Amino acid sequence: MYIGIDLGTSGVKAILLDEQQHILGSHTESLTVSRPHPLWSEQDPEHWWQAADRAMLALKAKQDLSSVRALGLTGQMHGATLLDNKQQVLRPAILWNDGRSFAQCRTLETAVPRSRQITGNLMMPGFTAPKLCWVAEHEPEIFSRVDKVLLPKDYLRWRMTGEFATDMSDAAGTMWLDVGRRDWSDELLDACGLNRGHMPQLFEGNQITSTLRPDLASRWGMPPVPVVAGGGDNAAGAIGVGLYRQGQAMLSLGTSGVYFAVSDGFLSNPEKAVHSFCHALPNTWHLMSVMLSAASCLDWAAKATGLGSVPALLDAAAGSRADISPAFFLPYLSGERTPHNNPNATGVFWGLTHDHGPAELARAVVEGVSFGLADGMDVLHETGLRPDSITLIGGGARSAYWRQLLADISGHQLDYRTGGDVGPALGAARLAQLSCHPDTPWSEILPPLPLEASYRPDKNRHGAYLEQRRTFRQIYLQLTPLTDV
Ligand SMILES: Nc1ncnc2c1ncn2[C@@H]1O[C@H](COP(=O)(O)OP(=O)(O)O)[C@@H](O)[C@H]1O
Ligand SMILES: O=C(CO)[C@@H](O)[C@H](O)COP(=O)(O)O
Repeated sequence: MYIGIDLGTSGVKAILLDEQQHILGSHTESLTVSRPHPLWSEQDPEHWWQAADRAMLALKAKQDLSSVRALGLTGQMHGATLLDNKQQVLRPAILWNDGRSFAQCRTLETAVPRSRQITGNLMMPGFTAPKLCWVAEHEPEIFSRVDKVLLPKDYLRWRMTGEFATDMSDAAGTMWLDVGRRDWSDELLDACGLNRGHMPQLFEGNQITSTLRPDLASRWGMPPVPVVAGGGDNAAGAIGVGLYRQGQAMLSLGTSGVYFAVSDGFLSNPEKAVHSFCHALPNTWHLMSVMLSAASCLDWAAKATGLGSVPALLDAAAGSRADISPAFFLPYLSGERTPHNNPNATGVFWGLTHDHGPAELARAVVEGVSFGLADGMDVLHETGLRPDSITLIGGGARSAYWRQLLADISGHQLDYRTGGDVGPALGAARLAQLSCHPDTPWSEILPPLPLEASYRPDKNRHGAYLEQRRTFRQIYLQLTPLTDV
């Protein structure tokens, strides 16, 4: 059996997988995000650890874990977790959706003019390197004590094993990795006042980094098993649904919205804020477009409209009036990465009349998030990478109405697979299983999940939505001068 642990933004999930890949048990412990200032987003790493420990104890209470052979880790990407030389956490971790370091991004790109070639990416505030530059500028006393910089899941690894290690897919999201060469970039580290000594050791996602501490192994009722490198949550989510070959893609409808496409070489489109990262297996890469607030806009709107829950909001949207002019919603509740790279972008309702009630607002929100996702898909395709299949994953994909709407708006066929909502924890467990079977072909351990339904775009609705998407983009462009950037 194999364990996968996913340190998500909203909670830590632990799953138990058997050799035939049946999910025997799973448990999630919730986490909250602290937003002490506008644009800031932080969590206390100690809360991650306590939630992971509680999730493992809950799993042990439900299942016999004595036959576990390996454990894989995944989690929210880009978070800056700073330790001093006594391995004490120096400040709350600065998360992936924190927008405070926009100025430092510009400074870093000026200091390292080759940064886009080295990393394949535009420097964006969610990434780790500009956050360290912000700490150096605003909290110099803390910066002077930084001994190790860890990504969220690798902080859990350190607590579990005492080793400092990471995997290539998560390391790529720091902006200190030479993504084509799969090695740290001394040039980028130096520009941030850091060196390789501050970094964890690099591994491929299916490699073993270390062994579970014996005291934890007995606390969790399992042998002191190998801990596998794993991957950033999107790369692990892709491994979970069986995506590791060029041509395969997925659209993930979680807190963030991610369009992820596998490539067998290093490609990039930094100007449009497309992310170019290593995948979680050797010699594979991926591109992704990241929308900072996707399904989380639905949670917000369910409360704001009084409709109550996300399923109720989606039902209302499906039944909204079609005989009136549509209302528009810009879904930038926490700024945006792809395609705008604008931490100051905000949510907007536009085009309201007396005809619009909660159901029409609900529809505007679901359509607005879908327009944003379709924009992200288009700019990723500008790299020339054209996937031949796209799988829907994440909590939002539970809605059949939203699945069809996304097909109509994007103009692409979208596949829904059984088990796709398990998410990155499944990929982490599959990477753990791969580490125990080094001679088995990847295709045997990473089959695509069974297809449940395919959603084809309706030609007429797609045409009408193309028109509306032009208006959606115009609203953003016209309003941008009113924001700070
Ligand atoms: N029945 C449902 N239909 C559509 N969306 C849903 C449903 N239930 C939950 N969601 C959405 O799923 C999101 C959570 O998805 P998940 O993939 O678990 O997110 P994350 O891992 O990013 O925290 C919530 O923000 C919520 O809007
Ligand atoms: O920043 C990114 C990817 O670049 C996010 O995808 C985070 O990795 C976390 O997302 P959730 O899984 O919590 O939505």
